[in-house]
This record gives sequence, C-alpha cells and structure tokens, in this order.
Amino acid sequence: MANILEGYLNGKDLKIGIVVARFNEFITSKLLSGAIDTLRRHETNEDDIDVAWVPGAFEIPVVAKKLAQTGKYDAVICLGAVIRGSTTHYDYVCNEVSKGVAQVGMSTGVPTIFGVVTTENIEQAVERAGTKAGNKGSDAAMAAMEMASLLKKIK
Ligand SMILES: Nc1c(NC[C@H](O)[C@H](O)[C@H](O)CO)[nH]c(=O)[nH]c1=O
Ligand SMILES: CC(=O)[C@@H](O)COP(=O)(O)O
Repeated sequence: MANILEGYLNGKDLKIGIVVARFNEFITSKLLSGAIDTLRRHETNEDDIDVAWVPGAFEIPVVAKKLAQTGKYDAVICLGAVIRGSTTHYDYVCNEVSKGVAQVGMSTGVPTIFGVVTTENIEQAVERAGTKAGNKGSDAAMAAMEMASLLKKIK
C-alpha cells in the first residue's frame, strides 16, 4: 500500500501571514475577507492571522519574503488585483509579482500562495472577488491550509 502524503483543509494549529495590496482596494478587500472567512471557517484562530498591507501588487514579494523569513508562519497568502490598463505596465507588474511570489516559496520553503487576480477588466476582477467566479482569496486560503499541513508532515 502506498504511503500517501496529503495536507488537510484545517487551520486549527496554523499561523498564517497575509500580504494584501491596497491598489484596487475595492477588489482586494473582498479577497482579504474571503481568505479570512475561509480560514476561520476551517478552525484557524483569528489571532493567528497577521495581515500586512502594501501599496500595490509589485510590493507584495518583498513583504511576503520578510514574513516567511521570520519562521513564524506556516504559510503566507499574497492577495492583489492587477487590472490591465492602456499601457504595457500590466505585463511588467504581473510578471514580477508572479515570479517574486514563487521565488519566496522556493527560497524560504514556506508555502507562499499566489492569490493575485490578473484580469483584462474590472468585471473579471469583480467576478473573482466573491461573485459568479467565486473568491480567489478564499481559494488561496484553502491552498495555504493544505500546503502548510502537508509540509508539516514531510520531515
Ligand atoms: N496597476 C496596478 C498596480 N500598479 C502599481 C504597482 O503594483 C506598484 O505599486 C507601483 O508600480 C509602485 O512600485 N498595482 C496593482 O496592485 N494593481 C494594478 O492594477
Ligand atoms: C496594471 C497597471 O499597472 C495598470 O492598471 C496601469 O494602467 P495604465 O497601463 O493605463 O497606466
């Protein structure tokens, strides 16, 4: 019989850091509330959730890395909303945020979850912040709990 290593969707003994961008706060505040609601509904103690606000998505990786390096957190959730404008700025922000968040996880070994919506327009962002396409903040919280509990199992 194979030994299956898998994480649980429970935050009972987890300490979670959240980095959230203030840019497009109308969207990111909904992602944050979705993440916190999901963590709480899966038994995460709200006192074990720390939230750091940054100006925009581009600033997420440096703060995510700082949180991960403290050794205090079982996972770090990164939340933002990057919505295409009329220049190529969108592409540079998206590329650097996604690469940066992935690099934090790989370099620190702390599960660092990419909960940044990258959309062509505001409607797509609204759809992913608690309306017809769900809440990407909630999805990120689920991934955080599973990854944190999985890594705790792998010695
Ligand atoms: N256009 C969006 C931004 N732009 C701001 C950058 O993230 C960054 O804060 C600035 O370039 C200073 O370094 N940020 C978002 O989060 N979402 C956007 O749609
Ligand atoms: C994602 C962005 O940086 C973008 O919203 C900025 O808008 P613009 O390209 O019109 O300057």
